[in-house]
Amino acid sequence: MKIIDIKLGHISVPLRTPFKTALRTVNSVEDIIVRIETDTGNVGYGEIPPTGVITGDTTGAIIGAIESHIKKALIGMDIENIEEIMDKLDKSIVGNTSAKAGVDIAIYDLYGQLYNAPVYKILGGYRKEIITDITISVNEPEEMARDSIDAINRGYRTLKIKVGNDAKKDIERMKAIREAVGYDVDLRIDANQGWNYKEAIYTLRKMEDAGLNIELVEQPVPGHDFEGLKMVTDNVSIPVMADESVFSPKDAIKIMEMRAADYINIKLMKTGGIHNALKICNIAEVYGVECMIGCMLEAKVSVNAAVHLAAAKKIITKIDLDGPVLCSEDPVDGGSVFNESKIILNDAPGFGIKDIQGIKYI
Ligand SMILES: C[C@H](N)C(=O)N[C@H](CCC(=O)O)C(=O)O
Ligand SMILES: [Mg+2]
Repeated sequence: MKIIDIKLGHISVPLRTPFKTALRTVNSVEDIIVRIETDTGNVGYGEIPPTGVITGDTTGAIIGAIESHIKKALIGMDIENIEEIMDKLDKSIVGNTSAKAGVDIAIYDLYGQLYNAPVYKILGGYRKEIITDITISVNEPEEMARDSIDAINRGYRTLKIKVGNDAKKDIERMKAIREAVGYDVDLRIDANQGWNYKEAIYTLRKMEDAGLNIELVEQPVPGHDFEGLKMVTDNVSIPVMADESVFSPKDAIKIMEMRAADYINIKLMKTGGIHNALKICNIAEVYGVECMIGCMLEAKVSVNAAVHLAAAKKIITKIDLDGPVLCSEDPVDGGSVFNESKIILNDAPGFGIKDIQGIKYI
């Protein structure tokens, strides 16, 4: 099964409500679709969100990386040589993890088709069903409390609350939400790098003192500030998760060696796809550090690939794969079934994506 072409397209999917974090506000998913064609007629799909504020990857840069570098490196290669393909993909251009992830996902889709097996079974096949949290955007405390109740009415039992744009108000936000939802619901928070380490320690201790029972805090300080992250981890009881601090397997080793965080959030767009995400899973197993699998604002093609990884790996114990349920429609035929918090895998070969509506080829 040889790669004969890599085509790129664009999809646009409106969100149910604006998605707001300490870093950005977004109204729709505007992603690049990767379609890899082979000499056997098999097609593999990938998807790439341009999340410039986190990965540095813009739409133009993603297209340029694939058209001018990745395509040249991979055309003609045989899918059965996946190790060599991933080596060439890594070396085709520095950085550009999102472009690499979209191509990596399409390659794994084809790899599963080649061996007529779903990818999650090839990678480990640990479970067939996973439960995701849902994100509550950062807004005024009362609005966030209302959004949290709505999420619970939709069946979610774990909420990921966005904070980080105003430390004092963040405490009010969490008080309003906890008061509204009670104590049967798990609340995790994500500051998206919005605090410095002193603000983080102050704010998180206030939340502890108020008995808010926070499950974990994601990326309280800037991604590059490993020492600050460790200061927070050492000085609060709420467990700390590294997100923007960990892109590569090397980052993961550094964070784990330093004991700078309690958990790692793996996202395919940061790692450059499944092949590097698997390395982080292996490192995490060695260090005994549980992982979350997360996503950017993505539709079902790439999130479905993350679902397969989550289903394959025991070390992934926390799921934040809510991209598709934040969207107002699903352009994807096939793949896992997203029934609000419950995500059920199917056993179609590869990632099981049959078709994607509304692709505008570039
Ligand atoms: C969508 C997901 N639940 C999430 O919150 N991901 C963010 C980054 C998303 C983005 O800005 O596209 C995160 O975990 O930081
Ligand atoms: Mg995060």
